[in-house]
Amino acid sequence: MQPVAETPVKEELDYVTSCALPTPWAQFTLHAFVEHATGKEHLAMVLGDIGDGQPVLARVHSECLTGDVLYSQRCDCGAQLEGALRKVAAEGRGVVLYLRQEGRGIGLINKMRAYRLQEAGYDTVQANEQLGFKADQRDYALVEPMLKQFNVTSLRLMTNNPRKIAAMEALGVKVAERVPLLVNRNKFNQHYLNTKAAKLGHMMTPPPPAAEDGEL
Ligand SMILES: Nc1nc2c(ncn2[C@@H]2O[C@H](COP(=O)(O)OP(=O)(O)OP(=O)(O)O)[C@@H](O)[C@H]2O)c(=O)[nH]1
Ligand SMILES: [Zn+2]
Repeated sequence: MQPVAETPVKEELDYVTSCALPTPWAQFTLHAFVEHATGKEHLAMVLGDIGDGQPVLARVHSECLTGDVLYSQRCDCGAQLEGALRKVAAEGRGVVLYLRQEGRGIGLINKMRAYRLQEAGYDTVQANEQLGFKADQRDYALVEPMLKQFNVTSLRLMTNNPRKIAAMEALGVKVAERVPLLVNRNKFNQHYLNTKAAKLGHMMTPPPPAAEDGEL
């Protein structure tokens, strides 16, 4: 386990503690931060020596309880989280930040309301707007101080989202490389993934083939 000083890194959040976290793919170290404004617990799963100055394989994952925990097939979140952990494990080095901004920042209950609207014919963007939210309410400001805790300034970022890359660069976090993360296209999330590509700019064309077990 890497020694990490248990000291606050910036005003917006405190670094709190860490523990070993064995997963099916590797034994990560789980680090916890607490955001002052909300009390939310944001997490970093770290493997290997990421503070050596070289770009770090990384995922900046937004919480999706339904996809990450409850196996929902409405989105690709759970498969992306697993895919990212597998890739980090395969390289033996990297970090997965788990940010508690559920439902692109609108929360679980509102995401469920958005799903109901989607069942009535709205797409994922229209449903958010119908509820009075922007298509994407996320804020990545905590990423920079979280990475700073580990002396990480440059990422090989696993994402299909160009706005996430732009957000990192606006924070002063260098994205040395984009690593595509195309997983779990199924009959339930086809429309959702197509809308992400068409309206949110996700880099997912041409459509990836259905992922095989173990394929990332
Ligand atoms: N409001 C809303 N949020 C959703 C919906 N489906 C998934 N989410 C949330 O969207 C977030 C994941 O965002 P995505 O746009 O799928 O992916 P991304 O992280 O921006 O992009 P990638 O890095 O390529 O995965 C999580 O917080 C999910 O809870 C939906 O239909 N409505
Ligand atoms: Zn999801």
